[in-house]
Amino acid sequence: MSEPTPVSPAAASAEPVVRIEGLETTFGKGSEAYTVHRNLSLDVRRGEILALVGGSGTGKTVLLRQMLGLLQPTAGRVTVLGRPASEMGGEGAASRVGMLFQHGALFSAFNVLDNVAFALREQGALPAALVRDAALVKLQMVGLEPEHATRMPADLSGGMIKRVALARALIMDPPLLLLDEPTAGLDPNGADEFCALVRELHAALGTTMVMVTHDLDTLFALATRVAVLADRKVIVTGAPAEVARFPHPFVEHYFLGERGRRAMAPVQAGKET
Ligand SMILES: Nc1ncnc2c1ncn2[C@@H]1O[C@H](COP(=O)(O)OP(=O)(O)OP(=O)(O)O)[C@@H](O)[C@H]1O
Repeated sequence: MSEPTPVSPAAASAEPVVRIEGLETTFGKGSEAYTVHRNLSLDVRRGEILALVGGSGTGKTVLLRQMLGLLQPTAGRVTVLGRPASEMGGEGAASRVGMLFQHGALFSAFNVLDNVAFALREQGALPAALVRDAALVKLQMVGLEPEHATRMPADLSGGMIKRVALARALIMDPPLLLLDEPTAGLDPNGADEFCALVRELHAALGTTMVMVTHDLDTLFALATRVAVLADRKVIVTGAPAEVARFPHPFVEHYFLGERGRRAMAPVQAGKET
C-alpha cells in the first residue's frame, strides 16, 4: 500500500475549506435535550484528507451533516468555503460539497447513469446530451465502463455501488468531498481497491476530503491528518502516527489494540527504512 498523497505546506496554510468554531449540536429540548457537540472547533485545510475518528455515537456523522448544511448549529459556526454551511442547502449545494453515503444511497429506481447525472440534470443548465457525457466521464473516472451505465443498482456488487456513489458525488466537481465509512461493507481486497481509487482521484483532482472511518487500514491508506472526537469535541488533530501516541483511552484502544497494531505496522516499517 503506497503512502497517502502529501499536502504541500503552501496548500496547508491557505484559508480552510471548512471552519468550525465553538460548535454546539443539541437534539431535543428541556429534559429530553441531548448534546452531541459542545464547543467543538476544527479546520479542514485545502487539499487534505482528514479522517474523523471517535467512539460510536460521538457525533461523527452529525458533524458531516453540519458540514453539508443539513443541520443548524445550536451555537457556534460552521463555515464552508467562506459561507455558513446552513446557507448551502438547495440549489448549488452539490457543486460545493459532494457526499458519499455509507451504503451508497443510490436511487433504486434509476439506472447507474441517471443516478450519476442526477444533480447535474436537476440543475437544468445543460442539454441532456452534455449531462449524459458528463456522467459517462465520471463513470470512467471511477473505473466503470459505459456498458455499466444502463444497469440498475440492484444488479451491482458492493464495490460497484460505492464507485457509482462516488461518481455521483463528483458529478458537479465539488471542491469538498465528504465520505461516510467509504470502505464499510467491502471485503479487504475491495476496500484496498476503493482506497487506491480515492487516492488516485485525490491526486488528480486535489479535492479536499473529510472521511469518517472505523477502519484503520482505510485511515492509514488515505488520511493525511486525523481528528479525534471524544467528550463532545475534537480532542486532538495531527498526522496519523502522531495522533496514535496521544494519551487518551479511546486513542489507545483504537490505535494500539490488536487491529491498530496490524494497521500501523506498514507505516512504522516504512519509517525505519
Ligand atoms: N436527528 C437526530 N435526532 C436526535 N438524535 C440524533 C439525531 N441524529 C443523531 N442523533 C444522535 O447523536 C449521536 C451521534 O450520532 P452520530 O450518528 O453522529 O454518531 P457517530 O459518531 O457517527 O456514531 P457511529 O460511529 O456509531 O456511526 C447519537 O447518539 C445519535 O443517536
